[in-house]
Amino acid sequence: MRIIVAGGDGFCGWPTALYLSKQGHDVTIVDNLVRRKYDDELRSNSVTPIASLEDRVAKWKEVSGKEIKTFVGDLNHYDFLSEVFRQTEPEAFVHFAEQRSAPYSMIDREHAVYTQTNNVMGNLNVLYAIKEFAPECHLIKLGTMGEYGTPNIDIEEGYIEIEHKGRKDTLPYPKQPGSFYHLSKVHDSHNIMFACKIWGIRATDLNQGIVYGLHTAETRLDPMLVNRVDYDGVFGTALNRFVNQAAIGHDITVYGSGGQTRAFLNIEDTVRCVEIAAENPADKGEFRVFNQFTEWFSVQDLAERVQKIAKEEGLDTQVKKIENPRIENEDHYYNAVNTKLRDLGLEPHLLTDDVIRDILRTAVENKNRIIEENVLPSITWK
Ligand SMILES: O=c1ccn([C@@H]2O[C@H](COP(=O)(O)OP(=O)(O)O[C@H]3O[C@H](CS(=O)(=O)O)[C@@H](O)[C@H](O)[C@H]3O)[C@@H](O)[C@H]2O)c(=O)[nH]1
Repeated sequence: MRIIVAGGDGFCGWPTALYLSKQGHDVTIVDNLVRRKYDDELRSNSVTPIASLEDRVAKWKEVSGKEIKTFVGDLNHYDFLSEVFRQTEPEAFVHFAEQRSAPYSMIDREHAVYTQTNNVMGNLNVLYAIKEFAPECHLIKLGTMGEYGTPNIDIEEGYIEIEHKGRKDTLPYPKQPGSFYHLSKVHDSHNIMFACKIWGIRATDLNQGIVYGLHTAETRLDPMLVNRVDYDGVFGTALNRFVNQAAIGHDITVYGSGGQTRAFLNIEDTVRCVEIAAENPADKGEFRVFNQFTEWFSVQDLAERVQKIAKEEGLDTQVKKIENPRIENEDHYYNAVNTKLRDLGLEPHLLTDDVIRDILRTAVENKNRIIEENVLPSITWK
């Protein structure tokens, strides 16, 4: 299958591009390399030293014999995107190419406007490009579990049947996102649903939880293929961030009470879920939603698990509750459905002690790269 992976230079996109290429798909990466520029802006870095996109794909060709084509440019430039579609004639378009940090979107007005413009308009351009150049192309869009927020009822997969004043309907599940970033994904979902309805586009919204880990079988093949790992207060996410804090003996920072519960998955499952979606395309005009996670944990439980493994590895680290820089529920109900990907064949890689140990060992190997002043949160929601 001819597959475009937009955002193929990033944390989820790079291993996905490699995995799909290994499976024999004809993969093209589209990326404007902006994730590397956010590092410059924030004076931060990946814990692992990552090669340039050019070197990465050259190395992939050397070790696998497979070619991944690249286009460096922005989805917001429609002429560029049109040319990509003309040249590649994609059968699937995997869309990771959005600003994905909630704290980054909350820095100030400029960053909120940038996040929503970049994400919402970029996605709208993709919808128009599919309509104009590849109407059969299946859009596989990365949404987020954060679109739902933390309602006091079970979270369904995209839709909920509602009975109201004696009448029944199946409606989009209510959205209560917690940042301007998460809101951008809600706006995307609405735009995609509408485009499916009016133009007959086929789309799958993958409402992904928090991704942990870094290595996949493909990124392990050579140091030049290594994936990026984020730890700072802006792009680092729960678990990977906690492990890297532990690697340098920093306190593990639990925000508020730590009762916040989130859905998680291993990066090895991210790549497989995208493959499953690609192999089982949505019907024409169908807007399908999959909840893409395998387990859920409270932030406090995760912090304690990381602390325990760190101790076994000889690292002394404390779990510290600090004032929550975000505005969010800290003690809430959480029960989310995730059967659709399982039904299509996903076999989860669950969070074992060995998985935490593996992330920790990579962090320890590279701990000299961790910039300590970036570890604490610096952005508040107020
Ligand atoms: O040091 C920390 C960092 C985070 N948290 C807490 O951990 C939870 C998750 O925060 P996060 O930074 O790990 O994840 P989040 O901001 O939700 O965003 C990440 O996870 C989302 C999936 S989800 O959480 O919405 O399901 C993706 O959409 C985003 O792209 C990705 O950056 C929050 O309650 C946060 O307050 C801590 O307690 N301590």
